[in-house]
Amino acid sequence: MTLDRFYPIFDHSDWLRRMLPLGVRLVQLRIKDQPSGTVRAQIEVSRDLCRKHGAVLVVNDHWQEAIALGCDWVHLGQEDLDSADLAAIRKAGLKLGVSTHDDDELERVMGMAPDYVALGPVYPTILKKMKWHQQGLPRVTDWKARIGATPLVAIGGMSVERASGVFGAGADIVSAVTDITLNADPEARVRQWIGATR
Ligand SMILES: Cc1ncc(COP(=O)(O)OP(=O)(O)O)c(N)n1
Ligand SMILES: Cc1nc(C(=O)O)sc1CCOP(=O)(O)O
Ligand SMILES: [Mg+2]
Repeated sequence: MTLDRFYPIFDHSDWLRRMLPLGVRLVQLRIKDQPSGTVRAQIEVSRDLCRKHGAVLVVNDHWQEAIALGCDWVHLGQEDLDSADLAAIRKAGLKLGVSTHDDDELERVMGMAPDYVALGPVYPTILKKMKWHQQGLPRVTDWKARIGATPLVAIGGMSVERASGVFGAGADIVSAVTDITLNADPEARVRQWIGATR
């Protein structure tokens, strides 16, 4: 299955309800600091919305809930991978996306046969504090050469205007958060993203 080249990330199913009808085909639910009941409910609603709209849902962090709720994809960062049961994830048939930021992290994840590799932050991000400031486009090219056929997701400070340069550098997929969620007209911005990436 080929993943869509536009990969927005949202922190609530209400965003998916708004954006999926516009044609989003790949989306991540990234919930932080919520009680377990809320997390489960949010995943369930998002799963059903994505099924209805024929979109791929990637559940960030909460791999046990993703398995229990019959989801298809999880995204795990390096710290998540320290405690995740990869065998259980694979046994349940879930696909796995992983975060990387440096050489050691890339070497670690390639041994896990991930279904995509994310590199970030390609540009500075305002979403969260990170040890890395910006990787830059040459790093995107280097990463793609090293991971070969595995899809490369570029994340961090992405915008519609930056997308073509990032694809040109070798990314297969571009992932964005605040370019959409902080936009004055998120629906219009998502339409621009879809126009720029299909
Ligand atoms: C597509 C994508 N890339 C990177 C991340 C970051 O994952 P992680 O390092 O685990 O950090 P949190 O998002 O969990 O704060 C991601 N979620 N998605
Ligand atoms: C969640 C996340 N992970 C990153 C990484 O580099 O692993 S950067 C990032 C935030 C992306 O948000 P925005 O598009 O608003 O910059
Ligand atoms: Mg994580």
